[in-house]
Amino acid sequence: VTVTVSSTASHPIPTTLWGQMFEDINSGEGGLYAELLQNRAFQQVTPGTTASLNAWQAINGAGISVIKETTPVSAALPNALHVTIPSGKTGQVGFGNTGFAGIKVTAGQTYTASFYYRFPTSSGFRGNAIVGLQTTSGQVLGQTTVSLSGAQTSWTQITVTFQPTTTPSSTANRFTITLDGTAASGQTVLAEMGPSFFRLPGGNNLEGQTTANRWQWNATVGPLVNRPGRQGDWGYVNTDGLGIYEYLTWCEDLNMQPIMAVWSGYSLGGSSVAEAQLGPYIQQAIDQINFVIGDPAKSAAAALRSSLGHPQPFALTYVEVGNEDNFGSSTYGYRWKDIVNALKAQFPNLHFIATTLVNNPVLSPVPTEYDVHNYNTPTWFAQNSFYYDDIARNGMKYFEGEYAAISTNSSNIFGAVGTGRLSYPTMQSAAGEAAYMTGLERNSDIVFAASYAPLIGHVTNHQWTPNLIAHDANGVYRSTGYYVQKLFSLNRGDEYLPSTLPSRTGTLFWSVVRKKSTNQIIIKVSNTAAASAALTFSLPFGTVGTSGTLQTLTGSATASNLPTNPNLIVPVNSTITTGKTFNFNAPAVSVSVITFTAQ
Ligand SMILES: [NH3+][C@H]1C[C@H](O)[C@@H](O)[C@@H]1CO
Repeated sequence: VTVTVSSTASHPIPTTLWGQMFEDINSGEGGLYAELLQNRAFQQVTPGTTASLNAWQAINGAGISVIKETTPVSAALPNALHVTIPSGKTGQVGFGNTGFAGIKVTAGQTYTASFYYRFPTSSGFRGNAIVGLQTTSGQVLGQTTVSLSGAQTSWTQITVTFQPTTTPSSTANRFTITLDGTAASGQTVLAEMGPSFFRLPGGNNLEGQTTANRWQWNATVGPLVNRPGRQGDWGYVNTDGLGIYEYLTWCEDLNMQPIMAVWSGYSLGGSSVAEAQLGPYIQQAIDQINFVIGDPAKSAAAALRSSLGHPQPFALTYVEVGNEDNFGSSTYGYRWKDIVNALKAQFPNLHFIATTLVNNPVLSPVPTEYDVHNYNTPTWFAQNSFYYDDIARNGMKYFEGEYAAISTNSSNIFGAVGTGRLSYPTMQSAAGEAAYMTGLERNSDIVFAASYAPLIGHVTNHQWTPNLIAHDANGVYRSTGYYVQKLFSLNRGDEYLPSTLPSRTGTLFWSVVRKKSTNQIIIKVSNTAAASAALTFSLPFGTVGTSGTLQTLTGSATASNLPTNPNLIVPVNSTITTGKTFNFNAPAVSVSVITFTAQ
């Protein structure tokens, strides 16, 4: 096929085009959130149940149980671990935590441990607790001692640091606190992608199964001891140690702008807050936004931000109202109207993104942006790369907030692995997504942002596959889909150059952009076919570089990068002969980026 490129740009490409969507689906807890211990504060568990001791285990015969404390360490943390050292015990006795399916231990790194303790009744015990990391078979990797006093009947916090001297080959390790059995017997002792935006905090995990279980920004800030946590939407307790302030400073550190959601009055159990009862939830949304951008002199929420060390507002342009409210579209009409009218009055410069189907229902005020989600087969993405070409240019802008090729079974997209659902992205799913992304780039006059979802998932402990990045205690595993996202994100242009359009029903797709600051032309090509494809590029520029760089991601269509072989399919860099007219042969099932100068 011959691709003739125009020298006149059709439109500028928004700097926000490629970004990341985040929600905690075993991606914060045990993932981005640096806490190594699972169930660290027995939050949201029922004392006395097996689940309440999730990840905790007794060592050498100690008696451990989770109790509802009579004098809790804080209102937010009502539960405590009750530890009894049976009489007559010798050797180290206590309890351990096995982390999130393991703990990676590296010699020489400094580990910080912190816990509160108290004795329920005063005792003459004076002794050392040994705090450290061991293999689950008991080999000590690193530890330190701290003295405990039986006279301490009110909660007191202990913080220690230590450096393991051994790096074990396995992550089957645990954090331990033990006492000398002889001294303590009979005592009871109560504890990187260049994304331009970051969507938070979800996704379903914003919504709650009920109004009471929704994500609430104010429950996720301040000292950990004051964060109650919540029953998340993915089957486990969120400690909320990774909270709104951590998300916002993360965005600042990575130079990403947040696309932040406020709760919209609908929960996944199907309940909607009645219009007459929306007031307090709207106020909570106003406070949430003030926490992010408000004036500390005028808003308590902004003053809270300032007190945490960030007096200046964070960058914020987009606020999403809910998530996938197409599931609650019968009540979104009034929920959107009342929430957006109130928020727009307080924050006239913000953009509010609607989350129902586009214009269904018709909303007032008319949204300026919609969040569109697409989960489908690799073929669907290739065959719908013109999804936005046919959409009216009427001022509406679109956020492709969640997209991923998740199954090869078009009649059961969300089915289980084994019925076509992918456990990990494949080369075929990545090429399909790349085809679709050339369409997002071509239509970036109305698509201002796009993000694959979900971003991260745990290798074994997951509720959704595939994920862009897999992780476990041993590390992170970059998928084929990750490399496509990275290839597009790191090879952005600032304007789109129209060219011969790919066939809508074909298997070969491309986009051409120009990076004005470096006079570079960047051509992205996705070949979703099982055979290589020949392209000839014809360029209208006076001078065109005779040599360019070629980055190619290719591999067997059904192959994935697995934790056991994480680098099976990675981008390969080479040079390519370019010029006013040049040829390129796109390998079967491949995604390529060709970069060269022209002016
Ligand atoms: N069900 C998907 C849609 C929802 O918004 C996300 O939380 C889920 C995984 O990305």
